[in-house]
Amino acid sequence: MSNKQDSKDNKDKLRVYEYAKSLNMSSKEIITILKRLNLPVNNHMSVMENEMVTKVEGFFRDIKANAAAKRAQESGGAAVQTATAQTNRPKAAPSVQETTKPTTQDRQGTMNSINTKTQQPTEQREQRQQNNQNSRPSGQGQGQGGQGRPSGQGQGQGGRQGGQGQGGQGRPSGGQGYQGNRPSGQGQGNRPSGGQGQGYQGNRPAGQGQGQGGGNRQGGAPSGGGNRSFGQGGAGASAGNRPAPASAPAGQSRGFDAGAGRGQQPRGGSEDRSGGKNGRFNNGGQKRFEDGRPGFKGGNNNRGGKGRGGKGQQQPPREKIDNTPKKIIVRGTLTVGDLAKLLHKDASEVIKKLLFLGVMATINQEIDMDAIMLIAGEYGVEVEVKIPVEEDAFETFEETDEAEDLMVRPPVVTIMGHVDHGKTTLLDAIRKTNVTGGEAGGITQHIGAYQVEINGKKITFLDTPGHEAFTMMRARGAQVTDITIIVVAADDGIMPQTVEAINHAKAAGVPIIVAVNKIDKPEANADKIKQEMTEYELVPEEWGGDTIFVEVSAKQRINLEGLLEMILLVAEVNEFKANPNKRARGTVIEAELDKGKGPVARILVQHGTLKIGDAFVAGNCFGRVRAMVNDRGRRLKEAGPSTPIEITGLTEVPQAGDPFLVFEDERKARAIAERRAIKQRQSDMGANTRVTLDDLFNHIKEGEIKDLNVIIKADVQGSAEALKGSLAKIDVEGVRVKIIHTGVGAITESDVILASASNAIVIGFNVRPDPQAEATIAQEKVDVRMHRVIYNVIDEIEQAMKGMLDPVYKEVVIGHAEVRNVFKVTKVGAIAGSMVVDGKITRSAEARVIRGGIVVYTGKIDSLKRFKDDAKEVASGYECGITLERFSDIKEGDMIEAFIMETVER
Ligand SMILES: Nc1nc2c(ncn2[C@@H]2O[C@H](COP(=O)(O)OP(=O)(O)OP(=O)(O)O)[C@@H](O)[C@H]2O)c(=O)[nH]1
Repeated sequence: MSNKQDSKDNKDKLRVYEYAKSLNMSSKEIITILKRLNLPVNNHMSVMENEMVTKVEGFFRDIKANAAAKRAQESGGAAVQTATAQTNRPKAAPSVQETTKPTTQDRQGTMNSINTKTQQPTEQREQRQQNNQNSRPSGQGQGQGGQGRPSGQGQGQGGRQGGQGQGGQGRPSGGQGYQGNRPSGQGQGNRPSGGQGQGYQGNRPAGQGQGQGGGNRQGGAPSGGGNRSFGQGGAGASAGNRPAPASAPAGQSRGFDAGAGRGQQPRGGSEDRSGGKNGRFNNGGQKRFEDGRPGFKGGNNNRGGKGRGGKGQQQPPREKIDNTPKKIIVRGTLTVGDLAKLLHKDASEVIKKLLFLGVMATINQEIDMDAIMLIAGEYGVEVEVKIPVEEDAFETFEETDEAEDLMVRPPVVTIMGHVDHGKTTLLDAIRKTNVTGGEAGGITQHIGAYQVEINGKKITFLDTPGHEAFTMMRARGAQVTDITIIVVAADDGIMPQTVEAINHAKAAGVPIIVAVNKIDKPEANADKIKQEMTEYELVPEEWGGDTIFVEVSAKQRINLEGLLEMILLVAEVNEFKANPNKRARGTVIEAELDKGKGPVARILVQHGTLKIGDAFVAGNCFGRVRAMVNDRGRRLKEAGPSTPIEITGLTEVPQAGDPFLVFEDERKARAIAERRAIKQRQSDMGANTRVTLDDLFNHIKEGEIKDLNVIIKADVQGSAEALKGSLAKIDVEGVRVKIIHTGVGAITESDVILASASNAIVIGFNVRPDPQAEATIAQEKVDVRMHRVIYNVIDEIEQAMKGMLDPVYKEVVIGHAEVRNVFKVTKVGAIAGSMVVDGKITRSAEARVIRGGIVVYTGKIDSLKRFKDDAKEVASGYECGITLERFSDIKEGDMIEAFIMETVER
C-alpha cells in the first residue's frame, strides 16, 4: 500500500525538468533561477515544491513588473492605458493567479496540471477552433495585419496556425481570429475557468500589457493604425469585429494582448504551429513567456514588433536572463538544431543568423565547423573543437606538437651490412666505448637496443644488426631508425647484402653513414670501397658528395669516437626532436615470455615519457608498466624519447614492431587491445578468402587449391619467424601451407577460436596452451601440436599435407589372355574361354577387351574360372574361363588385358 502511495506521490511530484518543459525552458535555466532565488535544487530531477513554483513565478512576475514599470515611465499615455488594461484585467480574468502570473499559457498549463489538471485543453481546443473559424472569414484584420508586417507575420502564425487563433493573426485574419476569439475571451472573462484568452492576457501583465495597450488603443481609436503590427492587426480586427472595442476594455486588452503577443514574437510562428498541432493555446503562452524572458527572445520580440510596424511604440529593452554558455565543446559537424541547443538558443534564431551569413539551412541540416565558429562568435561563445580520433588504430595518428614543445632527442641508429663485415663487433665495440657516467661496470643487458653517450649527447643503437630486422619493423609500419650505418669491410668490398642494405635504407629514406671497417687489416683499401660506393650514389664528401664515410676498426677500436661524432653531426643536421611532455608512444623492439617475469617487452620510447604505472596498449596486448629497466639493468621510474627499456606488466606477449601507446587507464587500454585483436583476427580471416588480381591467375591455374592453415605460437619471435620461413618452403604438389597467425607466448583461447574458425591447426613451439585454451581445444576439437624441434614440425606438417592429397593411382597391366572360344550360357552370358598368354589374370582385376588394336570394353572381371572352379588368379600358360561385367559381345581372337590401379607414393 505504502509503496503504491509512494509511487503515486512520486508521480505527482513536479520535477525541475517537467516544470522547465512546461515553460518551454531548459532545466538549466530553471535551475539557474532557483539557485538565484536561493532555493534548494540539485539537478533536473529535483522536485519542485509548490512553494518553489510560486517563487519562480514571482520571479518572472517581478521581472515583468519591473519591465512594465520602466516602460510605463518611458511612455506616458500608453502606460496609463496599460494600467487601465491591467486594472481591468482582474475583472475580466477570473483568477488572480492568471492575472498576476507573468508566465505563459504553458505555465498555466502546468499550474493547471498541478492544481487542477482540468478541462482546459479541451476548452482551449474548442476555443481555438472557434478562433480559427472566426478568424478566417474576416478580411479586415488581414488587410491590416498584412500591412503591419511585411511578409513575415502572416506567415508564422497566421498561415498555419490560423488554427490556433493566433495564427489567425498571422494571417490578417489573425487579428480577427483572435478577436473572433475574443468573444470567447470575453466569454471567458465570464467564466473563470475559461480563460485562455484571459489567461493569456492575464499573463501578459506588464510588458505585453503595455504593448498591447498601445496596440489596442490604436485599434480602438479611429485612426486604428496599429502601431504594433500584430497588436494592431489584432486591434484592427477586433475593432472591426467588435463594434465597441473601447467599451470592452478588458476584452480589448486581451484581444490586444494576444495580438501583441504574437506580434512581438516573430518566433511565435513556429511555436504557434506546434501549439496548433496540440490544439492548445500553449503557443500563445510560450510566446508570451518568451516576451517575459527578454533575455531570451527579447531581440526577436523587438524586431518582431518593428516588423509589424510598431512605429510609435518602441519597446524598451527588456531585462535579460542570459543563459548563453561561455564555451561550447564541438566534436565535428553539428546540425543546426544541435548547435542551437548547445548555444541555448532557438533553432530559428540560429537559422536566421545563418541566413545573414549567407547560409540557408534547415534545423536538421548539418553545418560545418566554420559556420559553427561564426555563429558561436555571434553570441560571443568560445568554441572548443575536439575531433574524435580513431583510438583503436592509434598507430595511424599522432598528436601534433607545438614547435616550442619539441626537444632534441637522441638519434636511433641501426647497423646494417654484409655477413662478417663486422656489424656485431662494431655494435659491441661501441657499447663498450662509451658508458654513461656512473654506470661504468654496470651489467649490460640485452634489451634490443642500448644507449651510449659522447660529448654529453646520447645515441641509441638498435641491437639487431641487419636489414631483415630493419625491414620487418618497417613492414609492420614501425619507423624506428633515424640513421643507418652501412658497414663494409675494407678488405672485402661491396657484397650482395651490402647492396640490399643500401637499398633498404634508401627505401626507408633514412640517412646513411658508411663505416669502412677492418681498417686495421693490412689489405684494407678504403678508397676502393669509396669508389665502389659511388655506384650506389653514395659519394664521399671529400669527393664532392654528401655521404659521410668513417674509417674504423671495430676489432681494434680505432676511430669509434669519430663514427659517433659523425652520427651526432647527422642527427644535428636532421634535427631529430620529440615532445617529452606527453603520454608515451613507441615501438616494441622485441618481446618474449620470460619464465620468471612473465611477458616482457623491449620498447623504444619515441615520443612522450613513459612512467611506472602507465596503462598502455602494445599491438593487441595491454598492460600497466610494473617495472622498467634500461640497457644497463638499472631500474627507471620514467623513460623519455629515444630511450630503450624493458618493461614488465603486460598480460600477453606483443610482437616486434608493434606500436605502443599509453592510455589514461587500464580499462580503456584493455578495451582498445581487445578491439584491435578482434580486428586483426577478422582481417586475418578475411585474408584467407581474399583473392587479389595478382593471385587470381595462380588460383585459376591451381584449380582447386588446398590450403593447410597454420597458427604458430612460439616462445620467442625468432623461433616463430624461423618456423614460418621453413613451413613456407614445404613443397607438396597441390597443397600449400598458409600461416594465418604467428605469435609469441602461450596458446590462448583466441588462437584456438581462430583455428576453429579457419579450420587451422595450431603449432606450439616450446609453449603450451593456457587453461582456458585447453578447454576450448577440447570443445572445438582443434588439432594442436606441441613441438620442441623445428625439424619435427616440418616433418609432421609435410606428412599431414601428403595425407591431404587425393590419392594418385597408376594403372599396372598384370597380364593378357587371348580369347580362344566363346560359350554363350543362358543367364550367364558369354564366357570367354581364354589362354593366359602373359602375366596373370586375377579375379579382382579390371579388364579391357582389345579387338584389332581397339579397346572395345573396359570394366571389371565378373568371374574367373579354372575349369568349373572359381579361381583367384590364373597364371600365364593356363586356360581359363572369363566373364566380364555387363559385357557379352566377346569374340574369338579378342585380347583381354587385365590391369590393376596402384596408389602412387608421393
Ligand atoms: N681485423 C678485424 N677484424 C674484424 C673487425 N671487425 C670485425 N672483425 C672480425 O670479423 C668477423 C666477423 O665479425 P662480426 O662482427 O661477427 O660480423 P657480422 O657482420 O656481425 O657478421 P654476421 O653476424 O654473420 O652478419 C669476426 O671474426 C670479427 O672478429 C675489424 O675491425 N678488424
